[in-house]
Amino acid sequence: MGFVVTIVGLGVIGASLGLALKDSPLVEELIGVDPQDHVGKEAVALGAVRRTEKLEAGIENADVVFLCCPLERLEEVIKQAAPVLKPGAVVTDVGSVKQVVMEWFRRWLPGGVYGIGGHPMAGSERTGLAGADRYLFENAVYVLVLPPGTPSGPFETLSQLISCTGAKIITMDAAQHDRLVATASHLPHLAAVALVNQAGKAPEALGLAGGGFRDTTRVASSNPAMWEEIFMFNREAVLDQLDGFIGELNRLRGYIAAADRQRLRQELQAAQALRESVPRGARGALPSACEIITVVLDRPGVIGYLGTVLGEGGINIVDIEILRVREGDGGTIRLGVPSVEDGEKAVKLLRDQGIKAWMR
Ligand SMILES: NC(=O)C1=CN([C@@H]2O[C@H](COP(=O)(O)OP(=O)(O)OC[C@H]3O[C@@H](n4cnc5c(N)ncnc54)[C@H](O)[C@@H]3O)[C@@H](O)[C@H]2O)C=CC1
Ligand SMILES: O=C(O)C(=O)Cc1ccc(O)cc1
Repeated sequence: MGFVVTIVGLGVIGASLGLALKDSPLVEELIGVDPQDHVGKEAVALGAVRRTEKLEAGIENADVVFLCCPLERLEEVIKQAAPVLKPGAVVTDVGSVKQVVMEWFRRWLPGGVYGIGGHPMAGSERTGLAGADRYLFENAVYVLVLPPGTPSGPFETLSQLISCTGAKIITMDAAQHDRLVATASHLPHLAAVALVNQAGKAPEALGLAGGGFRDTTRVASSNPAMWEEIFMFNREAVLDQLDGFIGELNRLRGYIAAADRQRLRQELQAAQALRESVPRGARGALPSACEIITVVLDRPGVIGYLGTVLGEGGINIVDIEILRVREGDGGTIRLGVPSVEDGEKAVKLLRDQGIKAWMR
């Protein structure tokens, strides 16, 4: 017998979870809840959930409930769900901030119902069901926050389900989570917003924006409502990070104003070395696979062709990223493969086909 799983909120994250879980033998029933009727219908049509229900009917028999609504709605959903949940049920959320959610769980959930905080470190610039992706969590870090005294059973159940999505689970406490995401996710988002708005003061500059601008500002296209909530629910840690960042900018400004080339160069070199030490070839904090860079012609089907060449040679591509595209000319693609031996073999296979390739 598998678990009855209910997903509350069928947007990008909820529907992606549903798509990733739907074929798991661990899942006996997959129920969706969303206040927007059309969203529920579309989620069923997409196969993200098998049926939809109102909140109470949807969760009363659930073994595991994933709360995937906006943070702003979460406390009222927890309050409404609390009296209906069956003893032993596991309730988890996907919110980008954890201290406040753990406090809501503590305050509202009855004894015998286990509230475990969750945060998949993967997302999308898109909003709603249209952004759902069955592979969104593949290889992504998924943080779980366990209240003190949580028995192993609920944690095991939740971990088993999350593992079906291909995500890698790590646990930490809520305060540490909020500090770390302020650094790794929330501050970078603000920096992207500031960069775009600064460039917007000279719109003709946007016409010159190349890969660097796109790389550093991609996330500024994300859902403003969601990010506004995140900044409000993680104010303290975000302010702390902003202060540090403003300090960094001011220091750089000082070196440039004083034409202090030596100190400026030291800063640039320190950043280069640190950036290079961040594992690539994997999402988040996971170990790096071996990386290959290939330069290919800009023509339809070229990525499929790379896949075929390597696939026929028995090489599994575990990660792929388009680094640069020069329209009408060509593109640079990064491929992750499982080992150095695979990398050496892949480079040879590609070169045999006349494709430029090297290991990075
Ligand atoms: N989008 C992203 O990149 C990521 C988002 N998250 C977190 O996931 C949560 C959801 O984000 P998205 O899926 O992007 O949002 P979304 O806007 O795509 O979807 C939210 C869904 O929740 C539904 N909803 C609203 N009020 C509800 C209620 N009272 N009960 C049930 N459903 C309700 C909406 O109708 C909508 O379908 C947020 O808390 C966010 O912090 C976490 C990681 C990444
Ligand atoms: O698009 C990206 O790269 C993201 O970083 C998405 C994201 C947004 C919010 C989160 O809480 C976690 C991940």
